[in-house]
Amino acid sequence: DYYTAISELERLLDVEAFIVEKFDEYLERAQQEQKNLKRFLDHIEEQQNDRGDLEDYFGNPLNAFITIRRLVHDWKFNVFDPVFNSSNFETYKSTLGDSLEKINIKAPTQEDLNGATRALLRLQNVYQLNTDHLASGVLLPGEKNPLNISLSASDCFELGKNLCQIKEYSYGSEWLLEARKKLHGNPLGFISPNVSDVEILEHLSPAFNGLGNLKLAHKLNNEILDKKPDHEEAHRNKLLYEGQLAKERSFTPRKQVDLPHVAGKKEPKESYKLYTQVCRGELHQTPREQRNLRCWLTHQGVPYYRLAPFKIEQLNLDPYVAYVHEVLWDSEIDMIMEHGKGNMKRSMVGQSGNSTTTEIRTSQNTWLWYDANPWLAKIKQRLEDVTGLSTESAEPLQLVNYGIGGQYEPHFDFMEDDGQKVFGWKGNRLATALFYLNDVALGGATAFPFLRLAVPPVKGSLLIWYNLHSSTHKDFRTKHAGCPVLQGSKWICNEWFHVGAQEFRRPCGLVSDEGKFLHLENK
Ligand SMILES: O=C(O)CCC(=O)C(=O)O
Ligand SMILES: [Fe+2]
Repeated sequence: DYYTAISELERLLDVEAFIVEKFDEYLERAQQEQKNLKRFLDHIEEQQNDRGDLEDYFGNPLNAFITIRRLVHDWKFNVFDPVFNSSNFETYKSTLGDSLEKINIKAPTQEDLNGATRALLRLQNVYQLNTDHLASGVLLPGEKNPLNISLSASDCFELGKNLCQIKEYSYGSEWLLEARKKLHGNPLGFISPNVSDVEILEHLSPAFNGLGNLKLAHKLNNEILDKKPDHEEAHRNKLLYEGQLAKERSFTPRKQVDLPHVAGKKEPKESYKLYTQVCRGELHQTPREQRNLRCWLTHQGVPYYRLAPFKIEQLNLDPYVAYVHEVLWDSEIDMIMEHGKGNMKRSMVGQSGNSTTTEIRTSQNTWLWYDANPWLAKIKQRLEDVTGLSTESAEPLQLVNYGIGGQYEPHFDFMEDDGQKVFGWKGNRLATALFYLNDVALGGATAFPFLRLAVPPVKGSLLIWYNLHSSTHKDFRTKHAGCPVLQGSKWICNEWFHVGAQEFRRPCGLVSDEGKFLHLENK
């Protein structure tokens, strides 16, 4: 997929640049060919004009020869061959075809376009973005549009149409209205395929019907008929709308219509609502709650770190969540990305065997095994030093890149079955260590909805938390998520420490925490 990782889109741009280059070459070649042709024709024309009296002209035997030769050779060489069996031009075309074929890239599909539509919808929903701001390329009000992107009428139309197809009539109609605005402001859309007012109305009218605004749907449907009196579907809809309107007039009071995004859709979980609020920054810890949080430098008893101590910033005490700043060198980040970039695959959710791709997690990832990548040894040692945990039972490093509006909805990192099935003696995921490999321009925080905590990515920093209580029972307060990326790309690296092999590093507590915070399990 192209919409689930920014790295994929980058590849697409590289390919596009290559295609532009190839066709530029082709065009240059074609233009050269045309120039030659034109030069020849002009030359002939000139000669014909200069010929004067024909008898005089052919009286000179040289002219006769020149004319005949011209007709035998020059026309063939300069015009007929290049145009009709233009061998070099054809060869050129076929080498162009070959080199395009060699790129062997899958073109983005309608599914990619739908994925990108859903991503924009998610961003609008989570960050409450205005359609008209977005349509003019502004992500957040007050923020200048740095890239000067602006969507065309066809872009807005495509979004609106796709949204209506998935019954998101509310945002869908807004995008279709934007398309109309743009169309009327600039009727001659260039380059992108044009869209007509009637096409927009064909989707806008049913969208308003879907929203329960029958009168407006009827009015817009009539506009279609004004423009295209023989529009069959509009005639059918006209009958339908008029029938419904007549029925409504006879039944008063009118029935309350449910908005489609409320009707027919599951009420989101409480943690999802909290997640969006935390991502927006509406929900956060109070200063009173934060007053016991500390920052400090520590060497964790490792002599080397007396010189270059770890920089700890506590973010939550119970359950424990903390940043460790400046733990990765830029060169290490580059190495990780270099090794992983070529192998990214769409991220899955669920346990191996029945895992699938879903909109819950829109990213791509790959795994970096320590055995296969000895250069990772230093990072592995650092992870042990900073956490005090053993990596004997740890998973390989997981490199993740989020795509357009990429997110990971609230989830637990631990397995339902205590990890026995997949991880055997290693047991469940005790702690998560998450490296941020870049800064994200807007959005992309790691959110803990029950802790009212949003942790923004900081390049080179590590985020650590315990998923299990000290008795190794699940701590349901650790539900967490990756907020949608609003602007920029987001690269992270996950390390999961397991329960096994920590007997002497983090001995279990003696009291069972089994029932603690059980009420959060399914929230
Ligand atoms: O992207 C994030 O910030 C969170 C990622 C995460 O929770 C995971 O990969 O399990
Ligand atoms: Fe997670």
